[in-house]
Amino acid sequence: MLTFPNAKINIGLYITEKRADGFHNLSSCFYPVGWSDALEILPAETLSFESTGIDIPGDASQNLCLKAYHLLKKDFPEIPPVRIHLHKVVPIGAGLGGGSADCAFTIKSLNSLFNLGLDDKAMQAYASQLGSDCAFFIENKPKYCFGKGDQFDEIAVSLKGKYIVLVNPNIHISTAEAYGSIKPKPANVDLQIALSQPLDTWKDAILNDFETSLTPKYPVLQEIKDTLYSLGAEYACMTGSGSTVFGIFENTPAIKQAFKEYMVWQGPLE
Ligand SMILES: C[C@@](CO)(OP(=O)(O)O)[C@H](O)COP(=O)(O)OP(=O)(O)OC[C@H]1O[C@@H](n2ccc(N)nc2=O)[C@H](O)[C@@H]1O
Ligand SMILES: Nc1ncnc2c1ncn2[C@@H]1O[C@H](COP(=O)(O)OP(=O)(O)O)[C@@H](O)[C@H]1O
Repeated sequence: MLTFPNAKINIGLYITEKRADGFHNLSSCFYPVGWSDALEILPAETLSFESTGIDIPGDASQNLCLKAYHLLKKDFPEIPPVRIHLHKVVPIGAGLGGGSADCAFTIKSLNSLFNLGLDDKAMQAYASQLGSDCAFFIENKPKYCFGKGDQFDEIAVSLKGKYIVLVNPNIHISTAEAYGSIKPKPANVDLQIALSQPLDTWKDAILNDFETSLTPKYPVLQEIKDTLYSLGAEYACMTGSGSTVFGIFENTPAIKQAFKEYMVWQGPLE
């Protein structure tokens, strides 16, 4: 089975408090975008994992695809060995949730391939054991997210017909490190209300707390954001714990010369 695990962006990200378990509660809108990996899972004689494309740091045995396989195999011993081939395209440590998407799509593929009968709720419960962002990619639809990022509400926001540009300045920011350098505080805006307002009101109203804390150390984040606005973005912001910055446009912008030295993806929003 071949699937294309896609990235997400955070539109607004408020880190509101530190929890007793060491994690943080947040308030955010998670929105799927088209930048995707390719993931093939086939029944095989023995279990194997290989990846091509962008190098994934760390040991292959720690890959979230394999972790997802082993987690399901514990409860469903009838799952046979599989061959997993991940072609990695989405930048890593980039605030795009690429590893989390691979994890969720592995769970969904195994569920379909081997008729495990898991509904979305059950798959979300497995996914959230492997990472705070993973459960979102089971439904993979725009959501208001809270808790650790693993609880969801419907949200009245649609960017269908708009156009997104994602710019990654090749800086790897560790999620744990980013959380470590932030001071949680209650959000000074009701994100669900702010997102229901017209797009041209978002610029000054909807923020990412990580952008505020990381920009002094990485001024390039502000430079990219300014360039996106100068190219006509209606809204621009860093996603997740960085380092990717996105711009939302009414129409396809001419960006070719602007970000020559960076990894860039652009396409329509669904
Ligand atoms: C910041 C966000 C926002 O969407 O996105 P990314 O930048 O990773 O894409 C997420 O909260 C990232 O979620 P995820 O990448 O799944 O994190 P996990 O693997 O669960 O945790 C990595 C580390 O981040 C910290 N962490 C993560 C989530 C959370 N709600 N509170 C935390 O404090 C913890 O130190 C944890 O050890
Ligand atoms: N399939 C995978 N793709 C990317 N990273 C993975 C994967 N499996 C495990 N990881 C680990 O997860 C970390 C970052 O995950 P990723 O989701 O790409 O970044 P972010 O949390 O910034 O969105 C990396 O340090 C990497 O070692």
